[in-house]
Amino acid sequence: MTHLIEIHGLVKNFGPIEAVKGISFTVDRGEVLGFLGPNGAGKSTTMKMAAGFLAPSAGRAIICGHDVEKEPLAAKRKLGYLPEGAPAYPDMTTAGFLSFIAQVRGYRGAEARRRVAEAAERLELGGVMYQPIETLSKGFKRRVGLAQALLHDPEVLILDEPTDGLDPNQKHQVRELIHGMARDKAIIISTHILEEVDAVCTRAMVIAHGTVLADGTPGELEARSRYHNAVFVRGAAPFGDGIVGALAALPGVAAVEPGGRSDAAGLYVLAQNGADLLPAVREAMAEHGIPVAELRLERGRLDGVFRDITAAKN
Ligand SMILES: Nc1ncnc2c1ncn2[C@@H]1O[C@H](COP(=O)(O)OP(=O)(O)OP(=O)(O)O)[C@@H](O)[C@H]1O
Repeated sequence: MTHLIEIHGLVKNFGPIEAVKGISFTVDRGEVLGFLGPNGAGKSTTMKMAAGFLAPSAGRAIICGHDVEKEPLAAKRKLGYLPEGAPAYPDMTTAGFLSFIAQVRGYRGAEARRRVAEAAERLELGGVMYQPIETLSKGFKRRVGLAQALLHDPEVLILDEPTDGLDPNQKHQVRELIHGMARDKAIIISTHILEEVDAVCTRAMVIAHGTVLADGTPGELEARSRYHNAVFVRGAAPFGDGIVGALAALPGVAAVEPGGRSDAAGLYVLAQNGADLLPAVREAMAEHGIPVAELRLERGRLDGVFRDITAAKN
């Protein structure tokens, strides 16, 4: 199977700054790859090179079989790209800008009007069609940018922080939109929001200092968390020392630590190597005569994993 996106050894140096230090990966149809990383990690630079908007110092990006540098027109036909920040052409109205993009994409007449109307509807731009882009709120600017990227319904989408500046409802809508398109496209998004990775990405790549530090499904990344398969337990009566010791001594338990909100404090029973602790914790609570008010299994916490992975490199 050919990959819709192939990235081979991309490098970018800005003078003495090595922004991207040799990144390679592929993305297949149906995948939504999330780029995660601290500020300055090299995410935007990698996306620009992948989209053919910045020449790499070394390496190649191939979109649907077309090298973005050698066959830029063929590659760009297959590609929608949302750069960081606001769309260019601040003086244009939303309608003017999208019509211009439709022309650039080769659509004319009724077909161009249909494409603009469709993209505007998907991003709910109806109310701002005749407003200059520079006068729009940050969220609307972002959505105009997204409409521009989707207008020709490309197989590959590269979206640099698509939900940046959107309010919670709009974030949700844009995530749904991405999720809905994912089946027959290959999509890369960058984000600083870890819950977004869970919500829309089938795969996540942690980038720091211009290199890939982790690449896996959100579940695989969560499995690296010390809270993976931990059991959170809260008793209807206070915990005595006896139960804490008993929980800590259960086979497969790595540690027991206090947790939860102060008004609903409980214990985290951390698992060794993903051990299944739920039945044993329930039994220990019963043996000690403490009624259980809450008992749940933790999947793992991406924020801790992200911190561990990116801090290790510093
Ligand atoms: N045009 C440029 N000229 C010089 N340095 C640049 C240029 N573009 C990016 N850099 C540098 O390259 C590095 C990577 O930047 P990049 O914007 O790719 O990071 P990022 O991961 O997208 O960060 P953020 O999360 O803040 O958007 C940074 O050190 C940045 O200052």
